Amino acid sequence: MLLQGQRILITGGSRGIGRGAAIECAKHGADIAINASAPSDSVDSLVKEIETLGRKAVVSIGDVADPDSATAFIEAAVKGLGGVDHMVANAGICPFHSFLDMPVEVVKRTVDVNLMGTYYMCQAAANQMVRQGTGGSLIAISSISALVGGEMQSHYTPTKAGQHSLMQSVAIALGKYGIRANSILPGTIATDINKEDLADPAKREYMEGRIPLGRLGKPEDIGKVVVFLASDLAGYMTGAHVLVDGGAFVHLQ
Ligand SMILES: NC(=O)C1=CN([C@@H]2O[C@H](COP(=O)(O)OP(=O)(O)OC[C@H]3O[C@@H](n4cnc5c(N)ncnc54)[C@H](OP(=O)(O)O)[C@@H]3O)[C@@H](O)[C@H]2O)C=CC1
Ligand SMILES: C[C@H](O)[C@@H]1OC(=O)[C@H](O)[C@@H]1O
Repeated sequence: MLLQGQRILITGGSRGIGRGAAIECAKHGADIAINASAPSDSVDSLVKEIETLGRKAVVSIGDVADPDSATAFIEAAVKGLGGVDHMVANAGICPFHSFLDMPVEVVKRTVDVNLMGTYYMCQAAANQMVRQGTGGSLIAISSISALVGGEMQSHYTPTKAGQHSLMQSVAIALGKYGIRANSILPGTIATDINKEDLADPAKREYMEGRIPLGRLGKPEDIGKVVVFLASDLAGYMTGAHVLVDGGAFVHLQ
């Protein structure tokens, strides 16, 4: 048990990587607060799964692009769990689109959800941690896309680089409070975000062929690294990024 009694907040926890992180953290003894954009059966089943593991679960519904959702999420966690020890800024979107005809509203929405959502959530969580005076950590789910481009992702990859940069700056700002800030850079993880893109067998085969470990990632592959970064095992890590991609990044030829 690496996270016994820790209170971990996860945005976009209903599905995919956020859900995987919630379950891995609960398995390690953490109580979990989940932000989701809307109520759903998926959120309800996650709450049951966390409670079956013997941990508390709190849900806060809100759009991460709205700064008020961050305040509401912290209030819900303080009320339901008694405080905040870690924030996992995970909620994100990637509406694949070509560059030359990218609609302005798609760019703005992607930046608002992925980057601004991370900013508001981490700022609100850090203020609560400072009030508590007990330290803590921030973990941004950035991406391998912080380091490389994507033809249909000109609006998305800058948000992932931005999250990574944000963690570097807040690591400096928050070190004096004992608050660490790190980012995880997942490679290709099979979730709803890329279901349609990877439905093309040729694309899927190409992506799998680029991964030395021979398979796409699973949400729990990232959840386990969230556990590590939140735990005391990573107590001297801040401003760092951890690439979790099965080796895809280094596989040039
Ligand atoms: N899958 C991959 O290959 C990779 C993913 N990532 C990053 O991981 C993160 C999670 O993605 P993944 O699990 O794959 O995708 P999913 O589409 O499976 O899940 C996305 C999650 O984000 C939530 N979400 C989206 N928009 C909002 C919003 N405005 N407010 C609150 N919640 C929101 C969704 O909630 P709801 O169900 O309520 O809509 C959902 O829980 C993203 O930041 C993504 O960029 C990074 C690298 C690779
Ligand atoms: C959604 C994509 O499949 C996925 O998102 C990322 O951040 C990865 O780099 C992949 O492109």
